[in-house]
Amino acid sequence: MTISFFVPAHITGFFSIENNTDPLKNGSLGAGFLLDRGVKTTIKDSSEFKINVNQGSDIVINEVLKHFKINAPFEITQDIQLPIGAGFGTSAASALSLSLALNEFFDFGYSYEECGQIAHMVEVSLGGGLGDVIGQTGSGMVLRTSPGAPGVGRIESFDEDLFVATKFFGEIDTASIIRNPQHKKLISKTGHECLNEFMQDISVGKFLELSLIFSQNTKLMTDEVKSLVDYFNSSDDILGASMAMLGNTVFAFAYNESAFKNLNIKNLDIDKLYKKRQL
Ligand SMILES: Nc1ncnc2c1ncn2[C@@H]1O[C@H](COP(=O)(O)OP(=O)(O)O)[C@@H](O)[C@H]1O
Ligand SMILES: CC(C)(COP(=O)(O)O)[C@@H](O)C(=O)O
Repeated sequence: MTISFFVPAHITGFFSIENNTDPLKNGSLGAGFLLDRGVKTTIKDSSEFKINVNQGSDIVINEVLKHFKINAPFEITQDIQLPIGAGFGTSAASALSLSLALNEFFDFGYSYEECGQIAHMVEVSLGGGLGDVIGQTGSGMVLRTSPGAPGVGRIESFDEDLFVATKFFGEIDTASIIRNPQHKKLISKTGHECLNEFMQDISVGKFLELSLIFSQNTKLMTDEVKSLVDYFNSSDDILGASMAMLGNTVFAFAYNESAFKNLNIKNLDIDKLYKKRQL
């Protein structure tokens, strides 16, 4: 038997850190969006236990496995379709796709939300993220209105037909930012301001405008990210651009793919905004 689960990448535009001693309530508020690429985890029968990952280590996988009691040997294959540590929420997508796949393969009988809660606990314990797992249960542009794991926090999804360009310059260690008191204070103050403004006008244009304000006011934007963001924002065909939280990565939105191709930027990846299929 072979079971595969795909979970989309989640990029945050702005957020506030909402820590709680209960890991299921520990999380973030904010807004982001999902991409058509993500992480696909496949599980199949095998005579010995095997892990194949196309990048990174088995740290996320081992943390997820601690939550499941499995005696039989099996093989895990993870296809991580975007760079790790670059603000694409790959650690959350790895954890969630693996939880869902293990649940189905071994017939544990957990609900979708319970699998999400396992992935969320793995994320917060490793410091890989706060709101990516719940965001990844949504569709299109995702607003987080109450912090925590799936079934505990709350999100709202907005489907949009958009193209997203991303350019990756390098990693940012998420844990070192979200566990640093100075960063936490500034991120949460700015994140709450952005969220309050967004609630008055929930739109793609406002999301892009506030994401840029957030990345400037939190001083998280590096020089190379800033110059590409400025270049994108100088084009009339681009709806807006900002930095992917938390990575050394630029994202930009457009209604047409040609808007990006005309700019001739090297190593630009182009995705569509992810739409959840109706079951
Ligand atoms: N399979 C994996 N998937 C995701 N992250 C991994 C994996 N293996 C190792 N890691 C580590 O987990 C951390 C992910 O960092 P994080 O900043 O949360 O990335 P992302 O923005 O992609 O979620 C990095 O330290 C990375 O080295
Ligand atoms: C921004 C971040 C805290 C981290 O995101 P990433 O680096 O992609 O894991 C995210 O989880 C969020 O809560 O908004």
